[in-house]
Amino acid sequence: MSGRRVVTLTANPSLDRTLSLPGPLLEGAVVRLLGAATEPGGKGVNVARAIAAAGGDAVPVLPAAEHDPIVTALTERGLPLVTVPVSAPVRTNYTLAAPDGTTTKLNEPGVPLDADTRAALAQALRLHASGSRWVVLSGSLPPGTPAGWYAELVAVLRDTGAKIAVDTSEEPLRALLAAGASGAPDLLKPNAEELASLAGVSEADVLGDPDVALSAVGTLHERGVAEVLLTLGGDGAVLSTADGGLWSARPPRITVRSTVGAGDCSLAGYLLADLAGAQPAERLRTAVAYGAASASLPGSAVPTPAQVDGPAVRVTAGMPGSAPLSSPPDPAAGRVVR
Ligand SMILES: O=P(O)(O)OC[C@@]1(O)O[C@H](CO)[C@@H](O)[C@@H]1O
Repeated sequence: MSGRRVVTLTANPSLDRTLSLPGPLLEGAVVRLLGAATEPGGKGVNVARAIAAAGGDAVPVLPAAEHDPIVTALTERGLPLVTVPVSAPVRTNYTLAAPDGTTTKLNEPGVPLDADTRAALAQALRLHASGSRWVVLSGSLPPGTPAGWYAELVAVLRDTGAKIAVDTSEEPLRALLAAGASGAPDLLKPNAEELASLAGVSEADVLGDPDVALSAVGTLHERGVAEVLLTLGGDGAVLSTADGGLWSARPPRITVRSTVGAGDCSLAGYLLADLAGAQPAERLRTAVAYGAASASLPGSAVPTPAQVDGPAVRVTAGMPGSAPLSSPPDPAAGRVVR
């Protein structure tokens, strides 16, 4: 593994159109919006944008049509993107943003990728992964894409030397874990709902019972995942490493404006800290600080480092609400790490 570059794949990118509602959403009503704004999105695109905003070296790889508006939007933001041609332009995903910070997402299915396009994306990823520190495979797969594609990509990228992070949900996530060691990424970033669905338990159990969450995370390690960054929304995040390390972090109090992209920014924060050589507790702190900063911004905006408050994040060894591990690898175990 070498370099400081992060390559992201967004197989299903989007233009994120944020519609600002004047009040709670009333189904069936005519709603006069307070405003609307569009930003380039999709999970891997957001990770790359946040890393680039911190001065990092990020290369987003994505399918895009000729004159695709997402290419214009990303080029305007100075991102050195790599595109593979597809016949239809990027989907539009809508966020209905209520004044209290509640967001309702309406995501279009996206542009199908045929076998040739998938092969070209894999080739582009391999090319750029060599010499990079991380490859991030993020978001949903467009209609018709085999659910096991991420697992295939992990296997295809393994000998490039880059570490591999995956953030996805539903069938692609289940297929990734079902593929066994060959599909296991170095870092997986589930949220509570995704972890619950993998473990066959309820989200409430994952959130309410640290033992349930721990055991679910443990099954991911058993399947070969080296690090699990479990994001818990307003409750922060947990980092678990296959060698027995376990930390949890709580975010500072913020006024939530939009949670869209907060998980992507958490992942970006984690990677930025890793690139800077940070230890696990610090990587977790930066992840949670980036997620909180993102949630305090409107729409799918990504924070700049000046908007990220690392010292305000409280990091402790162990799970929230449980005793710390009996033999923690971190000398700071059991204390607040500030
Ligand atoms: O439909 P997917 O691929 O699951 O998610 C896409 C999306 O909701 O994720 C990002 C936020 O994480 C947004 O930029 C984008 O609209």
